[in-house]
Amino acid sequence: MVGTKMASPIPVVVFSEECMKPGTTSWEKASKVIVQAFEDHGGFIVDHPNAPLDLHDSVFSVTEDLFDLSHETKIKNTNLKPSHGYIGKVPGTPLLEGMNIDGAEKLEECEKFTSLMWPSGNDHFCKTVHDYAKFMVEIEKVVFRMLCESYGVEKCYDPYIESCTYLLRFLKYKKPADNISANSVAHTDKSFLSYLHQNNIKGLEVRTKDGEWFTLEPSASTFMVMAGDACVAWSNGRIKPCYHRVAVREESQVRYSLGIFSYVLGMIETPEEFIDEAHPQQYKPFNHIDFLCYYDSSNDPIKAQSLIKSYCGVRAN
Ligand SMILES: O=C(O)CCC(=O)C(=O)O
Ligand SMILES: [Fe+2]
Repeated sequence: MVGTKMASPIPVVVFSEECMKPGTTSWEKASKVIVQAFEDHGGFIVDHPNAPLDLHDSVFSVTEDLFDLSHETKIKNTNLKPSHGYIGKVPGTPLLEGMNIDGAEKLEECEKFTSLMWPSGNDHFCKTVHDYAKFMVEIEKVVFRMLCESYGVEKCYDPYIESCTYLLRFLKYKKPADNISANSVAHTDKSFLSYLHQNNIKGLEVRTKDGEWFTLEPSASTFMVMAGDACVAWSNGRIKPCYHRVAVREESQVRYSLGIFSYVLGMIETPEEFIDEAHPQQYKPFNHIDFLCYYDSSNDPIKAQSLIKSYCGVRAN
């Protein structure tokens, strides 16, 4: 069976057990759909029938506990990297609040975060968020392996996985009131790949290759996988950045979402396999975190639409 559903404009790939095993027919078929979806829309939807539903329920339940903490506690979530700590009262989106665990794939980072938020301990929170991050990292390994195999750059797989770190972001969009919006500006992510999961309130909208905004239906077993600016540069522009926004239209509802963002610690370089006469090199090697800092300090009014070209693009003569 082909593990894909094509009714949605953004392809939905069913990550069955077989599909996640390299070398199987389902793996090959899913790889083709995924690569095409990245090249067309900058991403695709995973439907994971075997995703542990109790993990989904518990991670959203502990997310609510986290946002219920006092403001004084939440602002202890600090980080020198931009958008890696507490996010609140952002001009334009005053109803949006975010918290971040940098390196959530590592148990010690989850423990550090937990003890900052709950000095007397909260093992349930720590275990839940760490299990969730580990689960998403396994998905990332499948997705990136499929990309590497499809493009004939298997050599990139190990160095990437070894140098990657994952930011786990918790987001809360408070109930929109009258003329105050809970919505985010349309943007591309600065990550390499991003994984977005929403609770039962929809809001995430993705721009398709035809320029239409597509609203994702929330469900416990599905999430959106998106290419960030770093992946676009790595692939020499073969992969498109996923342009997306959040529009919470259901009044009187609070929306929670979770994002996992992969970041490379170090340099990102376009493999030579992506470069030839028809596809001259478009991006110079760049440091991923330096790019994030450049983005953060930029005053470019259209920076949300991607600054990777102005950061490390090769200029045409
Ligand atoms: O809340 C969402 O679904 C999307 C969040 C997002 O786009 C981001 O944090 O970059
Ligand atoms: Fe985003």
